[in-house]
Amino acid sequence: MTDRFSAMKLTYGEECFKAIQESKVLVIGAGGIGCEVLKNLVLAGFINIDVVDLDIIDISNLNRQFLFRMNHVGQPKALVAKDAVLQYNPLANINAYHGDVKTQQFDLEYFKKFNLVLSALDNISARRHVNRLCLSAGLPLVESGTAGYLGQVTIIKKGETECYECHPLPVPKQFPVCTIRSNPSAPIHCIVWAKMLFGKLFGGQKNGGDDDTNGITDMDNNIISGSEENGDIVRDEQLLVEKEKGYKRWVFHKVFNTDIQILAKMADLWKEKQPPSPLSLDNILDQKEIDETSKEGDQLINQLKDQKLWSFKENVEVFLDCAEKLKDQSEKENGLVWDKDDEISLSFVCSASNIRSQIFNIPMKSRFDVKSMAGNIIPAIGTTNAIISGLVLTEAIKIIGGRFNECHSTYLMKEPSSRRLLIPTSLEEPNPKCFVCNRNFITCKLNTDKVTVGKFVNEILKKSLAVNEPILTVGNDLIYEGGDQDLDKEEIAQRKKIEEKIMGQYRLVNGSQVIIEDYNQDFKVTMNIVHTNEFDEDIKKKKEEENKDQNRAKQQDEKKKEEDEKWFEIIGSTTTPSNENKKECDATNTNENGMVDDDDDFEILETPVPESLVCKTSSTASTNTTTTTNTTSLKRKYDEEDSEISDAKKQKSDS
Ligand SMILES: Nc1ncnc2c1ncn2[C@@H]1O[C@H](COP(=O)(O)OP(=O)(O)OP(=O)(O)O)[C@@H](O)[C@H]1O
Ligand SMILES: [Zn+2]
Repeated sequence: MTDRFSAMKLTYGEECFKAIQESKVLVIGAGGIGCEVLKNLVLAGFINIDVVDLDIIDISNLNRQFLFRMNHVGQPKALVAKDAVLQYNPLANINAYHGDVKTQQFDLEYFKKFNLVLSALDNISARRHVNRLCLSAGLPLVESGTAGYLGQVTIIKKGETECYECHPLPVPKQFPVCTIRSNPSAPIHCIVWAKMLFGKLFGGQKNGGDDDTNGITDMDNNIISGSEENGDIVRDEQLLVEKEKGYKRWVFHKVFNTDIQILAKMADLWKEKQPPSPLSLDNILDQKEIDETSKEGDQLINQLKDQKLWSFKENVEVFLDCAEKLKDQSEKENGLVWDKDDEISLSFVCSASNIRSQIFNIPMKSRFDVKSMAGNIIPAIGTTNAIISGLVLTEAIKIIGGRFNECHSTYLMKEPSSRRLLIPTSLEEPNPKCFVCNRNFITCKLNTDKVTVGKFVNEILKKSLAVNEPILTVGNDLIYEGGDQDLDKEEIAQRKKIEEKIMGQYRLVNGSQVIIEDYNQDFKVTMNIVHTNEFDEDIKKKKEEENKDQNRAKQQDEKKKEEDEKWFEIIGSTTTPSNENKKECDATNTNENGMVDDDDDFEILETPVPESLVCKTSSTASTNTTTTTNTTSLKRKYDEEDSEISDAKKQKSDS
């Protein structure tokens, strides 16, 4: 007798089908790939499925995340996806969770319930977390991702294959900080600057809650040049006048007048081009056209079609309106995260970048252009997701059917190579030097007389090593506890005090061996601390050189710049060796909050991903940026006859 799964049984055999029905599968991410994967699993006969996704459905998801409809916009992806796939097989037992896989709810015990994990994520940080949990639980993990026409599926299994962190992860495409802050020459530089401004003004606690990065505090300062010591302070009294008139005028004056005055004073920058001219808001508002277009911001935003280039005055008007609205929203929500799909946030970045472009004689851009450049959108292609998800299912069935030795990584190319679009490669062995899957020792070189415990924890352990809730032990003493879960107020206050201490004054001295653990990730690594002054020397030298020929006004930027210098090095980490990517002193990328962040998946590419290259990618990259770095030869072991393919490069990239 035939049933709906008879084809499956015929193809894979009764035994394999039984294993499929008995297996428990965890799908992480219900976006572009996740929707396809869920549908494939249910149609193939998988019954026991958990799905986790932290997001709600956005209108922009509907073109490819086909389980979702217009009436689902605003609802949690995981829950809607569950209901949708139940229609394919109402007998399936699906648990859907609207949550972040990095939280304690999805701990090692939770992972251990499954036979297989399928990751359909879109960011490195969550992927690293899932990688660690799967290694700890001994669970096979199918990693997948797409970027435009490119895609990849690979399998990770403890002790048998390389893990997600065995090799260096993408280093984001960066722009020199000085170009962004002082000397933009292309629209993209102004867009990156505008995103940074968004983060500074409205990021609040979501910017890390660090007062140092709070642009509003900075803005209280009306000194535009000089120093107290030298007694040559120049003040911009107008800034205080504007402050009296309200927030939006104050912000406008600070970023488009005071700051521009500072830049204009840097003679060296303007030897070969026209210096920027500070803007006067009153002059702009007095212009006739403003009266003609004096509509409320909301109306204006709605009426102007995305593709229309706003006039300069329209940009100013939109900027003022959005600044006010975003400030209110930020206060209510304790900080905002920049979201290209949020009308007001996008309009703010678009208008701010256009105003800056005008100041520096750079062409302005439409909101449509800004949206794609701010996210360097590689359109997500439903077909790519479908192909990759099909491969995810194929690999899943091999694993569940006990044919792990037949698994391989597969790359989807844009152009056929020897009439093939799909390039299978055999799985790589684990990297013996990997600090994650081989628990190799690592060494951290930094100035222990200068760096605080807080900076060490936040920048090195959390950002660079992706340890979410670090617990530090030296000898037998627990010296720092990262997570907030079990701590009371007093303990949290105590921790804050510890974070303010200099490392060297708190057991983290030259020669200390510190054990770093994250119970949630079941992660453990031993780190040797090595004190060095070498990075300070580098920084000092650079400063001396710069000071020789640059105006003193530029010194105001020094503190910020110092943060971008290389100040530590990790030896032995396979993924994030140091903040070395900032070696050229002045490179930056911004996160979705607009803040500088080097462990982030949201980067801006000046040029698109070379299409001839195969990607080790993230999940769908429709709206986010994709970056490419770190190309390593893709050794084609599976099929040796094609020399073209063996030259192909694989890239780890994320969107
Ligand atoms: N830490 C996490 N925990 C749970 N789900 C996550 C986590 N990080 C990302 N995701 C989910 O992974 C999915 C990735 O899918 P996809 O790349 O299609 O993203 P998207 O946000 O739907 O689309 P786009 O970014 O193109 O607008 C998203 O639905 C996202 O919510
Ligand atoms: Zn590894």
